[in-house]
Amino acid sequence: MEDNQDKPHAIMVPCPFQGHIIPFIHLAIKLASKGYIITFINTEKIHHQITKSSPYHDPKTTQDDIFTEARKSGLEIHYATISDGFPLGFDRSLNDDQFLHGLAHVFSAHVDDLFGKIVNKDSRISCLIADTFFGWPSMIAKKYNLVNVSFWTQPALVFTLYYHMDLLKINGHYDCHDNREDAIDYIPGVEGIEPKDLPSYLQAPNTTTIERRIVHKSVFEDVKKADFVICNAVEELEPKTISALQEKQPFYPIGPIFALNGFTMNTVATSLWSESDCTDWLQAKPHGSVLYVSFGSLACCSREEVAEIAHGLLLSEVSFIWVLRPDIMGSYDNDIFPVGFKDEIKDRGLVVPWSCQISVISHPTVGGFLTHCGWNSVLESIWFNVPMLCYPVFTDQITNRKLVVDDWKIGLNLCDRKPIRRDEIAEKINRLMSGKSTNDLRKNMEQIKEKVEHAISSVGSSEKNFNQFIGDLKVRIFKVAR
Ligand SMILES: O=c1ccn([C@@H]2O[C@H](COP(=O)(O)OP(=O)(O)O[C@H]3O[C@H](CO)[C@@H](O)[C@H](O)[C@H]3O)[C@@H](O)[C@H]2O)c(=O)[nH]1
Repeated sequence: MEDNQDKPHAIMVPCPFQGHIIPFIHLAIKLASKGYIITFINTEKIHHQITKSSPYHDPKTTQDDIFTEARKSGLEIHYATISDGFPLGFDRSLNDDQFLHGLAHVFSAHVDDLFGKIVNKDSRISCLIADTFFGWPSMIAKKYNLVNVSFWTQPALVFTLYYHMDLLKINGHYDCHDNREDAIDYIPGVEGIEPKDLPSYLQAPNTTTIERRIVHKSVFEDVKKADFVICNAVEELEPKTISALQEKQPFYPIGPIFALNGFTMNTVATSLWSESDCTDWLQAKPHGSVLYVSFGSLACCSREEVAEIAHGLLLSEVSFIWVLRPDIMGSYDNDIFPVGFKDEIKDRGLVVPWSCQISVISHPTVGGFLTHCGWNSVLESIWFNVPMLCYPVFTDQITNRKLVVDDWKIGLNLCDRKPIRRDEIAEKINRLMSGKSTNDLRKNMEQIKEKVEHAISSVGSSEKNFNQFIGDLKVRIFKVAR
């Protein structure tokens, strides 16, 4: 039997955002169930927010952390917290530029400090699994003699576009002010992509974009120094892109990494906000009749967009659950809906600040998802066979839309022209929820789902890639330790 001394021990550090923490937690559980010892690091703010929102957390027991129950079932997952450089009361959502600046330039000093305490105390720690969005992993891995694994939480297509920023630059598609429309056909493994489908940070700049583009540039210089890259993507869905990346670096598509069994969902808290229970409301609706509307944890909409969507939902006459975060407009504004909206929707619509998305979209009464195309939402929608109406806002969401609508044909665009208009929204909602379009989308969805299901089966590509990754990692750890 494997002695505890021989077990590989990895430290995992996710970016402190909901869409990154969720796949990191599922990856930690998966690695621990394959015999890894994990030390999982959350920022103090994230720890505070998750435990405050969690129905599992007992505020009387201060020793509790999100993995307490997982440990009881035999998984060896330790937990530590770290400052992100800002006080707990600082509003990271409303001051996102300042927060991102701090993360890019100050956070690494806190990481260094913590690693100094943890790694120097436990010589068995041999590996770092950090979010690709950090710019410091190669420096920390070198300093503490750790194998450097980068975890990418978006599709391979988005990874390769950032990875090849130099090619975009040479060809004039990077920082491009002149609204080029010619297809980008020189990225290895990418057949052709229009400039409008690049992640927002690679498109023509506004002031916020410039800073974020610089961050992405340094991040992608750093990831080239990683020993391994693992990605929450599926080989069969992006085969050419992935095999071209594998020629550059050890790159393992192991997705989708999410709660497929009740274990993680019921024992490990992952939500940053309290989840409203929508089950009773859903229960009373006919099969496939409800549209779920959510823009994830970061995307913001203007007052006009919220108003048009509200009117579009009214006009569509479809039942809906709308997750509307209190900070959705980039401020906390109580007066968010058009006059009379709540009276008019009555029991036809349910508006909540946050939900358990997996429980909602897996419910048989849900028949469509109006989504911002966050990558986790796309994967979850595929898994539960829910066709999408796509309204990408920023970052990878723009490119994810192309995969969903143009390549896989499992979703529709919400509006083909901006700004969005209520009558067009209502028409698209009806097209998604009933009629010929929905049958075509569902047929395509079944084929995509089949590929994903096979990928994570015991003989599928994601499972094989995962096992290959942990085998290669062990060899590397052994080499580094000698
Ligand atoms: O009411 C809700 C809304 C969302 N979720 C969950 O929260 C996650 C949201 O992730 P995602 O759909 O990827 O959206 P974001 O939170 O916006 O994720 C960020 O991180 C993703 C991964 O890097 C990127 O793809 C996105 O563009 C980026 O905004 C998903 O697992 C959802 O199931 C809930 O549980 N309840």
